Amino acid sequence: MDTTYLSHAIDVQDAVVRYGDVTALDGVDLQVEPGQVTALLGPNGAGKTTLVDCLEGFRRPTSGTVRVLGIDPWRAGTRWRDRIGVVLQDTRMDADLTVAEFVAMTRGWYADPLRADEILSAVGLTGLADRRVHKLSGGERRRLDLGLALAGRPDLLFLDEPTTGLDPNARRELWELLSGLRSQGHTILLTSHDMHEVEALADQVAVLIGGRIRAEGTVAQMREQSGLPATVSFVSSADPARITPLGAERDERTGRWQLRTDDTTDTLRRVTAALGEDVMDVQLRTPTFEDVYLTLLGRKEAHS
Ligand SMILES: Nc1ncnc2c1ncn2[C@@H]1O[C@H](COP(=O)(O)OP(=O)(O)OP(=O)(O)O)[C@@H](O)[C@H]1O
Repeated sequence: MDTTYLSHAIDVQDAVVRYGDVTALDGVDLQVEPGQVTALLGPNGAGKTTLVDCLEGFRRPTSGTVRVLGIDPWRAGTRWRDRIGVVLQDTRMDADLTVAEFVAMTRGWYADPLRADEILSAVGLTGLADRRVHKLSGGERRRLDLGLALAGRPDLLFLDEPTTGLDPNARRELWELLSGLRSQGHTILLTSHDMHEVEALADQVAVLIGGRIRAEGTVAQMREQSGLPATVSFVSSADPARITPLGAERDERTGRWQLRTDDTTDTLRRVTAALGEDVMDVQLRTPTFEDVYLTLLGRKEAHS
């Protein structure tokens, strides 16, 4: 793998993009380390596509600096482009070609591509080399997209919502494939609206809201920073007068008692000490990353 970029694989400083009156990026700072999977999140219209377009060299920022693999993408030449792999959400392919023909055509664009069999086996399509592209399933198509993006041995991969529209099985298969690429040292920047995907794949998360990065860190750090409590719930036939002083509330729909807490061990101890054996079906729910993300969006919108 080429390591001519020494520190950041992606380094964006104070990037601004204006479309007439619309400020799509409003001073973005973002650093991505080599060998990591970074997820770029944000609600619709937050500026993700605009930022990724700048990183891929398709758009020039109004001001600020963008460096990808140490180079300004807007001025970069074909040698730089060969080091970048891009998987768009909806690639247009001439559907009359077979998988093998597509792979051969794509290999032709690069000076030192992977062998065709390496590409097919990397994405689990070896058995489908002779199938016409229009006969592939959605999951197989996405795997082909990924294989084509790998053809030029890229140092950096951009994935736009890689598993949108896939069934749960195909989605998991693609996650496994992407985890494998990460362990081989590929640097990946992905956009996603799927928080399970982000949890499964991302080393780092950057949240873009209103054209600015408003939160960054690992999933664990962001969960910690959110301060969202866990919920302990249980069933009990004890007199409510013994339960409500614990701070528990009854969910009228399920009949379960619920307690929000930062310290689940202490809460469970207090509940069992107060109610003895009259505590059944205890369940513990920790906040999901989706809860964390939605809370973050709510807070930022409330303050913007
Ligand atoms: N070519 C353009 N001309 C004018 N405004 C634009 C243009 N492209 C994007 N915008 C605006 O810039 C803002 C950011 O758009 P962008 O497509 O980058 O967001 P996004 O985060 O990718 O959204 P989504 O998740 O919906 O794809 C939006 O307000 C959008 O309407």
